[in-house]
Amino acid sequence: MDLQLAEKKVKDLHNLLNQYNYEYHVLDQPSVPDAEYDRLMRDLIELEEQFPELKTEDSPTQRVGGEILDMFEKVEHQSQMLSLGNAFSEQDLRDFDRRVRQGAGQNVSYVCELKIDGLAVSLRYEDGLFVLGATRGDGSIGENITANLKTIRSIPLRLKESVTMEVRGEAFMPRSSFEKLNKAKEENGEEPFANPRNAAAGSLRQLDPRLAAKRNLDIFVYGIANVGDTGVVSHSEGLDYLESLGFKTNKERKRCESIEEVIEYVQGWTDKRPNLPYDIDGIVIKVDSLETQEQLGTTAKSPRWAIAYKFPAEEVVTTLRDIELSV
Ligand SMILES: CC(C)(C)c1nc(N2CCN(c3ncccn3)CC2)c2cc(C(N)=O)c(N)nc2n1
Repeated sequence: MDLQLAEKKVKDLHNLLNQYNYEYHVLDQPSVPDAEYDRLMRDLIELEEQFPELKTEDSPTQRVGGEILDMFEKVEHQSQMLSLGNAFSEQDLRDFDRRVRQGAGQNVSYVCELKIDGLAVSLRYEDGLFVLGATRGDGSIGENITANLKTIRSIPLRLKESVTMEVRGEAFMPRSSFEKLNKAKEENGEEPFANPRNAAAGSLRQLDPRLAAKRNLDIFVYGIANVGDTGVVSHSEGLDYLESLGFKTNKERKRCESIEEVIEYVQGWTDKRPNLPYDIDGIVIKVDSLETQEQLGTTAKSPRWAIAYKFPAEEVVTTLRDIELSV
């Protein structure tokens, strides 16, 4: 086969493998059996071995890097990753709503999002290419964990448009993966992780990307750092835009026209939490209009236009029998 034909075949394989990966890991609706995906992947690996000049860093074969790092570099976020103020009761939510409406001088709409209990990360794309992934760190300086984040299949290595942007999201470990991992750890006499958040953090802190790749991590993106550059006018439109680029967002989000609707949403999810395949520790409530977000601004640490409602910590009901058994 000559180079020109090989180039065309490589391009076709990239497109097919990226589409199938998107259907499986982002839409959760695969259109071909795994065997077909694996066959195409083997074809691409072979072509890249035959024509090394055709192996690019955004190739589907490059998700799991080879080299083991000896440490993580520090990286500065383009814009600070803010914290979130907390609400612990309905009254706290009504107080938040009153402050927001006073600051805005009008009624506002909100977007409610499940607060995924993982760890916040930042993903930088240049001309559509995933170039840098970092932990939140202290909000300004994080750690470069690009190699580990590339192993998360729902993170696109190349976007559907060649845009330059910084995206924020929560990386997490699904509960089923957490249980499987802890079972394996216990069988090896290793200390199990206390919860999926620690397991996700521990996995993203692996210096060998091949270990991170085995931990079946996932991500939901929840914001665009430089959202002003994109032309969207609301947070919900921003999330739709991220979906159109190929990102995975959490589909349980809901636009609420009033704090009453927000309170209903929060109450609804308080009981439904155990049915989710991942842990959540609350609900994040955000003013939808970007103009109003701008008007309300931020304190030194967190936005005035968002708040995190935290679920009461699950009281662990220890029956007398458990105590007897534990002594
Ligand atoms: C962009 C804003 C600030 C509004 C924002 N900030 C968030 N977080 C900040 C505090 N974070 C944090 N993490 C560690 C230490 C201190 N703060 C963890 C992320 C969000 C987290 C989630 C989620 N988990 O599902 C979400 N759907 N939306 C968020 N939105």
